[in-house]
Amino acid sequence: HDHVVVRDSVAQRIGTIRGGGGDRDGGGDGGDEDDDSRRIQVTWALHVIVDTYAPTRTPTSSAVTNAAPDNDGSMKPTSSANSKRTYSRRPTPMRTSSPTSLSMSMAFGGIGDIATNETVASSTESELYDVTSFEAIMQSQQSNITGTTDRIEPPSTLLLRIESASYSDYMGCPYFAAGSSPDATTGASDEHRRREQRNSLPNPRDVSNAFHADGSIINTHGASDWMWAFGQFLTHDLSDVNVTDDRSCDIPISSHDPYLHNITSIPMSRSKSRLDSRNVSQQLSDMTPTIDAENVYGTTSSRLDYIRSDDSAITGRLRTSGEKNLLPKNVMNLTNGGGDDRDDFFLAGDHRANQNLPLLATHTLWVREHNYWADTIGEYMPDLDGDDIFEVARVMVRAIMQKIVYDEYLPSLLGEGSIPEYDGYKEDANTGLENVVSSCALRIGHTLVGQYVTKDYGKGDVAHLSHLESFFAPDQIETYGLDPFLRGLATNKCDEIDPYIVPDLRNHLFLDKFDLLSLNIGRARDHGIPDFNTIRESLGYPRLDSFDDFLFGRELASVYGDTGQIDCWVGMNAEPRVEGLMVGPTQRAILARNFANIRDGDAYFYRNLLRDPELLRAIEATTFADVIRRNSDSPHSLDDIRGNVFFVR
Ligand code: HEM
Repeated sequence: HDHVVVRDSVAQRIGTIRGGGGDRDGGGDGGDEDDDSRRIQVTWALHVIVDTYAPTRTPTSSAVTNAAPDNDGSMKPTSSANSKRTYSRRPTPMRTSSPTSLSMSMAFGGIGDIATNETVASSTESELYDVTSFEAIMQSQQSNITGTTDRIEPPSTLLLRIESASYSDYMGCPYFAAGSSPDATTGASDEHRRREQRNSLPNPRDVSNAFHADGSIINTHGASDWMWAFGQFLTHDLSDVNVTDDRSCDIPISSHDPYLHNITSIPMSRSKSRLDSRNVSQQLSDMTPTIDAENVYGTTSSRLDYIRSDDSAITGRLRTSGEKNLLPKNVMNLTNGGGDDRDDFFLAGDHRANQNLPLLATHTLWVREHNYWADTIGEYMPDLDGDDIFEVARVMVRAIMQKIVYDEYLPSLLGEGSIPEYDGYKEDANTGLENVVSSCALRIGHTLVGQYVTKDYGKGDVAHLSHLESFFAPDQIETYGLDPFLRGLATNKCDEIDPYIVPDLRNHLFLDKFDLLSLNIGRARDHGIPDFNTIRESLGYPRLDSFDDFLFGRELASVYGDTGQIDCWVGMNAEPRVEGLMVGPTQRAILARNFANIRDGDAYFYRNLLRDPELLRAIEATTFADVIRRNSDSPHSLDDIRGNVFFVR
């Protein structure tokens, strides 16, 4: 009886959602029936994903395996009997002349067959949720979750400003060297004092030179290179601030510079921006500020069209190339870092993919992950067309990526509990990507990068590459495949968080022309980001008024006149750490605030979108190590990767 109630309420709900109501099994025109059938099959595909995937997991390998979402979305422990039950295999759907009714009774009836009375009650909720998630996925095809399918130009998203802007002239003119004089200021307010300080800011390259070192400090928390490599990949799903061609503000280099002798300035163009109603420049990003795998699928329809394989309308797959199952080559001359016309470079969703080998390997990994899901879904759901397979696979990729960010990456970087537990979608969340995050806090990765890139072939066979050998060097991946890079990122420790950046990035970046540390400082000033102490104070922490209050007080004092001048990026990385963590309180609070907001304000965050407990459980039991292991160059060749890849020990 319960089973019939479940099925009927689902049928009713489908009717309501579709604006019809009543007898969906028997009535309606053929078109509606086909539609329902397609929708139900996609729902079923999600169930099949769980069925095929869950039994391969070791139930004890993740704490969340034994937890189930409560109706309010919170997690609560379940008995082991229950978690076993959810791993039971269901019948594979069969083709039928009346697909709607059969699929429906199988999809929703199957549960009644194996559930106890007690679990049927919760199944009622769960089945209703199925339809909700299913509906959201189908809507995503129309209104398009990522906005990729019908977008011609990349999105132009304003970066969010929370702390007030601090430009030297309020109009977006950055200040780079003592001597150049921005607008005169009147009034003796705090703002006046702050501007006075900023008018005598040190040259970014001088600050950078105060933090020169030939070696680097290895991460004392045992963090692995994945801490930066995954972070950079994540960054490239969130932020892409382009520069204008016509407004340059190159950073002057002194003729006495100890390292850069052949150039007189570091090229830097102003970021694209727009004046707001108060005539303050606000910068723009070419990405949506949500974790939605734009780095895999791109931000425009033309890119996605090519990224999908020629047979994607049947298979739902993304395009790959060569026997090694790598990214496709950019034979269409689409926008690509390193040169649009370089058809030896790979093409990914994001144009920065070839910048370095760990990043390129990570992009390739996620395309394989998409195809893993597309193949799984296609195998079990031969009736689904490729577009549906593609959509469901994309939903899985997004969900797993979000899960890894919030359950593994951010807790590893910022400490457990830094970001509040998920409490459902919040319409009023401040969802933009914060300017201070894009131009400063998230660039934390620049200090994590170590001296070299590691190729680990396993069993102690390790080789190193300099970053100069790793920049725009896709041939390395073609020769060696992914395994040595993916393993090397997990077995090699990254650097400590401090204001130091390794020489390859500080003195030799891209043809010896750039200094990433100077660019971090210059970019934050370009964006009107206030000094470190102003940001720290805005979060409720007391100012650090003495250089001795910082971890690198001597170096800071050698270049800044006052602690009120310390640039955001430098200050955050020189701030004393939260006890037991690798980050200081300001960096932690800024990143936690923004990542909580972009999660809470994302209606498509997986825990809002997919409420089926079994599907959620499968996603939550997936670790980044699982993704790496199942997408290795050959079966089981990366099984030796440890469970938490963000730490070496
Ligand atoms: C070898 C490694 C890396 C290189 C060579 C590199 C290089 C660069 C360069 C050249 C820029 C533009 C600088 C500017 O003009 O403002 C940039 C921006 C940025 N980087 Fe990195 N980066 C690396 C790793 C990372 C990592 C590991 C992270 C984070 C974990 C990161 C986060 C960012 C962010 C957030 C931006 C601003 C992006 C935007 O909005 O356009 N980077 N990086």
